[in-house]
Amino acid sequence: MSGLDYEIGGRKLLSALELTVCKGESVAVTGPSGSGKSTLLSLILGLVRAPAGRILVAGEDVAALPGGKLARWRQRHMGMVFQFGELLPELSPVENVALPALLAGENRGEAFSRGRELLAGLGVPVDGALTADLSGGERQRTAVARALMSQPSLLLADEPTGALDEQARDQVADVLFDAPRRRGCGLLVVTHDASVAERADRVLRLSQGRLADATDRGQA
Ligand SMILES: Nc1ncnc2c1ncn2[C@@H]1O[C@H](COP(=O)(O)OP(=O)(O)OP(=O)(O)O)[C@@H](O)[C@H]1O
Repeated sequence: MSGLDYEIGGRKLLSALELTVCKGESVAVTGPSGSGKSTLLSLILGLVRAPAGRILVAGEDVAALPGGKLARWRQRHMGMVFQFGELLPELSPVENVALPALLAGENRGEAFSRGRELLAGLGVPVDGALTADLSGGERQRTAVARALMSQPSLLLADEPTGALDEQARDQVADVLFDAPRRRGCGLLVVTHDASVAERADRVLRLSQGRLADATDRGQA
């Protein structure tokens, strides 16, 4: 992205922001509460629109795409993991993972088979349990599997380990940071957790509208 400005309630939140996440690269964004980290992810997803700047994802400026095309581009090229997973508890993990593909018109058998494969690869029990019955860590790994279903170019995560204990946090971080290495996508993760941030290839700190390199400075 380049030259990204965003203002909310008369306050300049993001100012001429520049950021590139390459294929196969992981970038962590840290920074004070309220500095605009979640807003940055919303802008990349096209959920909110910036008045100025370009946000290139898989070669397309998502800031300029009209609604329908934007939704399809997002579905195809971006995966998102939220802090609390945002899964449907009454569905099975496989149903949760397959749902976006089914809504996009994909064949049911293929979507379920790919969903099962992804979940098994991320160590989530595939049969028997409803999503509500899973542990917090298993639920978040299910959310990662769902985000990976479309083989996105860019994987985004907002405090993906914020609600987990240490062991579950490490397991979720393992599968997240594996994604750029194994699947070649870019990973942009917003986190307050220094032990998660330090796994990234680069750590950036968002403060007063600007992103600054914080790698190896212990500023997470
Ligand atoms: N719809 C809105 N109307 C007014 N202010 C908003 C709105 N959405 C977000 N904000 C404000 O924008 C600022 C940035 O919010 P954001 O959630 O992006 O911060 P953050 O860095 O992710 O914070 P945290 O680390 O606490 O999650 C906050 O001060 C928030 O109150």
